[in-house]
Amino acid sequence: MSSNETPRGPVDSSRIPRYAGPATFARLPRLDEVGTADVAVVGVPFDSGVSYRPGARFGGNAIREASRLLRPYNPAQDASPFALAQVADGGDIAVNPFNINEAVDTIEAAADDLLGTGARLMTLGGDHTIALPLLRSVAKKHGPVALLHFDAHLDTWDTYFGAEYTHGTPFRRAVEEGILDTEALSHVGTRGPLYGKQDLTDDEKMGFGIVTSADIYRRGADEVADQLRQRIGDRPLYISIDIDCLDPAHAPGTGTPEAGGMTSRELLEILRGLSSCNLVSADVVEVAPAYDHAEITSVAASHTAYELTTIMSRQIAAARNA
Ligand SMILES: N=C(N)NCCCC(=O)O
Ligand SMILES: [Zn+2]
Ligand SMILES: [Zn+2]
Repeated sequence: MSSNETPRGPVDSSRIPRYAGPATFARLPRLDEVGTADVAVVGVPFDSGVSYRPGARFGGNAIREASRLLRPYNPAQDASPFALAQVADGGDIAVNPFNINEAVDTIEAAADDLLGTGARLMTLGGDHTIALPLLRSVAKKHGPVALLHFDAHLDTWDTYFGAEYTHGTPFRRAVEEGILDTEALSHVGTRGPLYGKQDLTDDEKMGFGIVTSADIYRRGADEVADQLRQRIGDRPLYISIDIDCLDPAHAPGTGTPEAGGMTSRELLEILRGLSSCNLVSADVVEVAPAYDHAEITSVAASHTAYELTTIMSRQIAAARNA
C-alpha cells in the first residue's frame, strides 16, 4: 500500500451479519482483492509433523471462523490495525501432506514470495514444524532474528523416529542453521515433563532463556514482558505461538496438551507489553479443532493473531509517518 491509499478494511458486521459469507481472517479482504498487503495472514494446513494427536491442519480455517467476531478497534493497543496498514488474507499455502521435506520447502518458497512483496507474515498453522521454513525465509530477509517462542514445550529436541523435521524439533534446526540471533532467544510458558534433564542443558547451550508458566503466575505478565523487551531490544523479532502455551482449560483443542499453563489473558497481556518491539513476522500454530469445545481454542488463537497483527500494523504506520 502506498502512503496515499486507504487500506481496505473488514466487512462491516453492522451491515452484513458476521456469520454470513466465507471466512477470511477478521473478515478482511483476500490478498488477491487488494493486490499487495503490508501484513499477509496466511494459513498453512499441515500437520504431518505431530508426535501425538493430529488435526492442526484444520487450525487455520478454525481460527478464521472464530475471528468473525473480532472488531476493527483494539482498545488495549489504542489502534485500528486494519486502518493503519493493509492487512489481507492470503489464503492457504498448499503443501504435500505425504512428504515432510517437500512441504517444508514449499512453505519456505511461499514465504519468500510473500515477504518479497514487502509484506510481513501472520501465519496460521498447522503444526509447529512450519516455524522452521518460515524462520528460514524471514532470516533471508532480515538476517538472524530474535525469537520469542510461546509454548508448553521446548521444541528443541533433536529427532523423532530419526526424523529431523517434526513439530518437536524446529528450533534446534533453526539454531543449527544459524538463522536465529542467539543473544535473544526465549521460550515462554514452558512446563511439563521432559525426557531428561539433558533437554534443559542442551536448550540452554543453544542460547535459550526460559520463562516458565509458573514464572508468569508468580511475577505477572507486565514484569515478564518488561524483561523480554529488554532482552530483545530493537532486533528484528519473530514471535512463534504454540497455542498449547495456554492451559488446556484455555486451549483444549491442541495436540499435545500440558496441565498448568498460562491463561489467555496473560498471553494477550504479555503480547501487548511487546508492542514496541520490531515484530517482522509471527505464527500461531497447533490449533486442532477436533479436540476443541465451543471454539475456546480458536477464539483464543484469533485474539492472539489480532494482537500480533496490531503490533505489526502500528509499526508499519509509524515507519510510514516517520
Ligand atoms: N510442538 C508441540 N506442540 N509439541 C511437541 C511435543 C513433542 C513430544 O511429543 O515430545
Ligand atoms: Zn507445544
Ligand atoms: Zn510447539
